[in-house]
Amino acid sequence: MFDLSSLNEQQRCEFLKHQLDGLDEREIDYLVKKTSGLYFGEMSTLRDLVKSSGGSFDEQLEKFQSNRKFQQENKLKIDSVKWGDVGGLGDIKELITDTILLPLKYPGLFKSTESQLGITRSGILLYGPPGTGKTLLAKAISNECALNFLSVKGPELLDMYVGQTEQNVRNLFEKARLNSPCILFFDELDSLAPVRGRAGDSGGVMDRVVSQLLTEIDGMDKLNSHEEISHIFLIGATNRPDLIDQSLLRPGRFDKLVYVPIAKTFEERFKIFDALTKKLPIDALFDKEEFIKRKCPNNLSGADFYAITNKARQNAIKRIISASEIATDNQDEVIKEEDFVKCLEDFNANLSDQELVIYENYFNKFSNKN
Ligand SMILES: Nc1ncnc2c1ncn2[C@@H]1O[C@H](COP(=O)(O)OP(=O)(O)OP(=O)(O)O)[C@@H](O)[C@H]1O
Repeated sequence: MFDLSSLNEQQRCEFLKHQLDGLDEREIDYLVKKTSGLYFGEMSTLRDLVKSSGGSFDEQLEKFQSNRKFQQENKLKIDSVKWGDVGGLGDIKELITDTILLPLKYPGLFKSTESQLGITRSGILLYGPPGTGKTLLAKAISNECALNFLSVKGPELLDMYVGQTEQNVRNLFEKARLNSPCILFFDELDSLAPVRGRAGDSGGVMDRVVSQLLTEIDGMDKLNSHEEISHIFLIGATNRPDLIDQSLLRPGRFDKLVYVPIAKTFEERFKIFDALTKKLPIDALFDKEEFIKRKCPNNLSGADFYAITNKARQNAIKRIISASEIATDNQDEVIKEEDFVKCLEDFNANLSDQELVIYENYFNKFSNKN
């Protein structure tokens, strides 16, 4: 009866009349208008939700549509990063998984405020030099644990209108509650939550934002507007943890501080390079280990390896085109060692050796303090 395109007005009317009991004409009219653009499958999902979890069709529809909008607005969700795409960082992956999975498995034992057992639910603050995979880790954990992923970059929430930034923070947490279980990822947390009293903005906007954030984080366990318990997991990322208002690092907030360093050993560098290249068509003669050991400098970050890999692909394409090597069976369309080596000719790592030492000293001091 229905095809796979979205249902027209009459089809939606038929559906509502026949698939749901107890709706009068006025309600049907109203719902027909509100369901514009929905597919048969989506209408069926809504019907099943009403039947299984109660509530009215209208309530379930509102939730469904906010979920749909959320998925569209937060595109990070659709790039499905897996643990295998994150090279190295084994200890960190384990720690993050435990921090997120245990409260999901044993929700009663974890609360954002201290429970009787003294266990508090933790938020994670990933800190370290740029390009070391902090964002990548957060995306991967949301996929691995099948959680929604809501990401905000510090300045995105800021608004010039009085009170609007605080409202944006409130909306963000309500959105997270509605899409629970969910990871709420704050990139560049330092720019959203700087130490209070120092921001230098005349109206004290940043101070109010920090206060609003604290209120929302402490109230994370409250029910959402559909009276459901929510599971929100906080992950923040920053290059400057010292600039973040310290109250945000207290128990139940971003209290698990995790340093994400630049790879120090050959093995770690190899794992990153391998994760980035394993799905690419690479010449079987290319020896990745030799390339990392003999050709690559030791100060490369994951983002540097990503840039090298991308450049090598471009080099391969140029080489193939200029040599008119485009073979119909595309046997020769592979990235060769020379394509990688060529990238390094004029490649500058994101951080020089000196900058790396400065970063390391600074992070060591920060880690010792905490
Ligand atoms: N450990 C890694 N394994 C595989 N790829 C990595 C790794 N680290 C970084 N990358 C690559 O570098 C890109 C940038 O990394 P990402 O954005 O996660 O770094 P970041 O630490 O969040 O940086 P910033 O502090 O500048 O925001 C990733 O999209 C990925 O392609």
